[in-house]
Amino acid sequence: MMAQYLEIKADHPDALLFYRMGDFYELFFDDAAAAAEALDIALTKRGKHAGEDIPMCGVPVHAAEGYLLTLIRKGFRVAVCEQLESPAEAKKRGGKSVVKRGVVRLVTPGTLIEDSLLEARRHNYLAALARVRDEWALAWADISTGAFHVMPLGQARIGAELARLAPSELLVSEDVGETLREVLGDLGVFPTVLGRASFDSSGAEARLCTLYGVQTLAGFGSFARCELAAMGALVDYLDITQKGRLPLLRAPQRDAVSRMLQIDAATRRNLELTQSMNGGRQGSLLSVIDRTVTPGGARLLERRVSSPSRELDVIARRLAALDWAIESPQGSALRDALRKVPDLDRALSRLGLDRGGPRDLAAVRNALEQAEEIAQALDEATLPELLAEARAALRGHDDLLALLDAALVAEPPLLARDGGFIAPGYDADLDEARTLRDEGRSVIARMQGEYAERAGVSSLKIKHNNVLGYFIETTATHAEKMMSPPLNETFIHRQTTANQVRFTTVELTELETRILNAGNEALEIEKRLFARLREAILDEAPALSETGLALSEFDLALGLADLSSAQGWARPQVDDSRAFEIEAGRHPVVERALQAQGAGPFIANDCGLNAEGESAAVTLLTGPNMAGKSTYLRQNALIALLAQMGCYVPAQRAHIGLVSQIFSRVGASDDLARGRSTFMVEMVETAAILNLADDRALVILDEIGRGTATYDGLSIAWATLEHLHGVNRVRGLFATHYHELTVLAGKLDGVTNATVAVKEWDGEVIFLHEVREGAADRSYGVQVAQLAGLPKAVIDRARTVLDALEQGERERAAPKALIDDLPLFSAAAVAPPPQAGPAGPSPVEEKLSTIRPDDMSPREALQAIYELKGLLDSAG
Ligand SMILES: Nc1ncnc2c1ncn2[C@@H]1O[C@H](COP(=O)(O)OP(=O)(O)OP(=O)(O)O)[C@@H](O)[C@H]1O
Repeated sequence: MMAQYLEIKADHPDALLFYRMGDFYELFFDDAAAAAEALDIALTKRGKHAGEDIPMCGVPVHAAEGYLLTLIRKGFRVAVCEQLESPAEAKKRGGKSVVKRGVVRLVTPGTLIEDSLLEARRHNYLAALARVRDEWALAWADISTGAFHVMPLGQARIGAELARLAPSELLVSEDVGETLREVLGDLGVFPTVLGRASFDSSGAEARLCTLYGVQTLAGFGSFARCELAAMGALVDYLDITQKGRLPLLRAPQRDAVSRMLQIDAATRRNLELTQSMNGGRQGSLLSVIDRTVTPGGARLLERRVSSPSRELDVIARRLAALDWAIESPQGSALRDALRKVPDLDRALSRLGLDRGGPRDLAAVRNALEQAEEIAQALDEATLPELLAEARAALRGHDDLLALLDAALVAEPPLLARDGGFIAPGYDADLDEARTLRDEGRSVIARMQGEYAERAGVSSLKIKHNNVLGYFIETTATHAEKMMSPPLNETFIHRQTTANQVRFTTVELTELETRILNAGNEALEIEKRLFARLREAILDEAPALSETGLALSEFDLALGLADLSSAQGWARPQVDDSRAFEIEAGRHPVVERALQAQGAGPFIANDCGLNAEGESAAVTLLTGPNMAGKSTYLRQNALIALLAQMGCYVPAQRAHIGLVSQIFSRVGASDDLARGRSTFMVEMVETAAILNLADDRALVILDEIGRGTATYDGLSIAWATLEHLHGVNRVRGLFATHYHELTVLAGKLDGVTNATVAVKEWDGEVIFLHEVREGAADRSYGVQVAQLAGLPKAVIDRARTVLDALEQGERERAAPKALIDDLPLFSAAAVAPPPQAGPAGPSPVEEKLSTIRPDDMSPREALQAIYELKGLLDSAG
């Protein structure tokens, strides 16, 4: 057996080998050590190899999926090696023959299809990146849903596209892995490296033709060599991992960079589109806008959020669908029907790979039932184009639905091999076999009564186990009687255990054979019927995928409609202009957080970045720390993005001229893991914007230049702003604490100043979160530090230093002189704070403290207000 193990293992050096032995998958040697640690299970040993103990660990087959999931999440690949014959068959070949085994599947992160291993509401992409000469292409597929795409792209776009798709596995050839080492490292992607042959473009064409059963790919469009290479490598890898069973993939769809709103990796992270900064879904844009009720709808939304459109007609089609969903009185009934829709795509993919069960058949039936119900409900409705097409795709499966309806029970069991999923009355042979089997069982019950009477042992039972089959059992006290005449003529002794004696009879043995045969016959018939139903479904697989997508379209439109109505969002006007005009815009995630905390309302703010002709439009935003600058910047980027994914927006009104790219950068965040300093990261990202932004880009820069000395930072921010204005000619928002920059508003056309208002009272700041025209004159950093709880001595000293610095600046003194002028630290620490609070309570406060609102009538309250006002006036 070890020889067999080692031979199989040699073919899979980079995967853990799950070696099937009876009811367990066993792992040996280094695999065992690695798995035991990763799974936190016991490491034992079994036998010896080359004089050494063999380390071993194992997981039970019935619980294997959970362990697989843990291993895959921890970055392992697993080769599943099954027994290909029964021990009895092996024995026939000779006493010492080892059961034949072989790897039936390689489990890798990108090739999962089990519901328990996947997140229902997210895609699981396997991607392949190929280069032929200097042309690049990326292909990606989700084998759990059948989606298959390809896209030619320039090398510079690779990082951004991988960030958009976030594939769970990326295939590259060795040289590509080398070239892109840094880009992939930045994204945290550890590629799977395949041999050059996998990426061979001529072999690829043949592989794709086999996959789709066609002679030529011409029917799917014409593909460049690099696109073929990427798709071919992907299909080759599926062939290797699925051991020759290829999944159902839809015809490859070609995507083009130019059709999508471009968002690079840093911007995605920064805007927290599908993941928040801490890596989870919670707190992301996706999490607050997702009101879909089906897994397919949720995945469609994820795709839309990741890839907003750049085509006006696509955006208009989606907005029209949403308009209808908002107006439709049928919305909630339709959503109720959708709630019952199972995951059609994933059921189809499991059936395609022959790893499905009766529940997948039922999923197809249930989905089709709901699709029919929805189509009927909408028969009379006048739908916008997108949904009218979707409605048409809901129909056309009458025969299949009738077949599944007649064939399946309402709630089938998980595994086909257990039987019991075909409905009675569907197949006459099956019904007959089942009757025989079930009758046998009731005959046994009757027989038990008769035998008990005949033996005079009322506790006599007929039982069943896997070793003896059916047997008669009495307690040991009756042994003698049972084994003596006349009873021993009927009851044949089989076994004596500590407390029981077991018997059989000729009649029981005969009956058992009949029951067994009938039961096996029933199972065999069900298996055959399963295969037939599966075929019937797979024959219609492409149309069924379309139905799945149509259901998702309805789900998405209705989910977004629900969100827009509940949150008071508005329909954006998106056109070909270079306008950017938002009235009363809000940040959807921050607003939701404030609602959840029961904190005050979110203050809505306008934004006007209307670029005239060819010019730029940039707003310079100054204001205190914590005032809401970052929130304002991001909310405007998110509004543009939501509008272009075809969604309503959190604003009263929005007019957006098509945006081609969104760039969003926040000042310095550490990235020591990548071996770059804080400031270096910031500059690399700024360089990307200055090099790539075109005149339709929306650029959001939050405190650029913060990570270096004041004057260096200011100079870089200054020059960056001028370049974005004069050369890139973007629409942009620029938040900064360098108040010196605000003079640019007077000098450059299209540059304006705005500030976030605060109120200063009694040495403290009150945040109003209102964006107004004009520039802030200070940052209130010291006050914010005080709010954060810095020790009083430090705050007081900081105020003294700040005053001196500001005065020094006014008088243009050298810093050295300033330092000399400052009082010594110890002296300052005890000095009274420069802005002392009022001495004791004011008359107004004294009066207020005596008032008890609960005890007052409205009239008394009004009177009290007059008195308070009077006190204020007399003090004033
Ligand atoms: N429009 C608003 N309405 C209500 N609360 C807001 C608003 N904008 C921001 N806030 C609140 O203020 C907090 C700080 O906002 P934000 O981080 O945007 O400030 P900032 O000006 O960028 O600060 P810093 O300069 O220190 O980075 C947010 O977490 C949020 O709770």
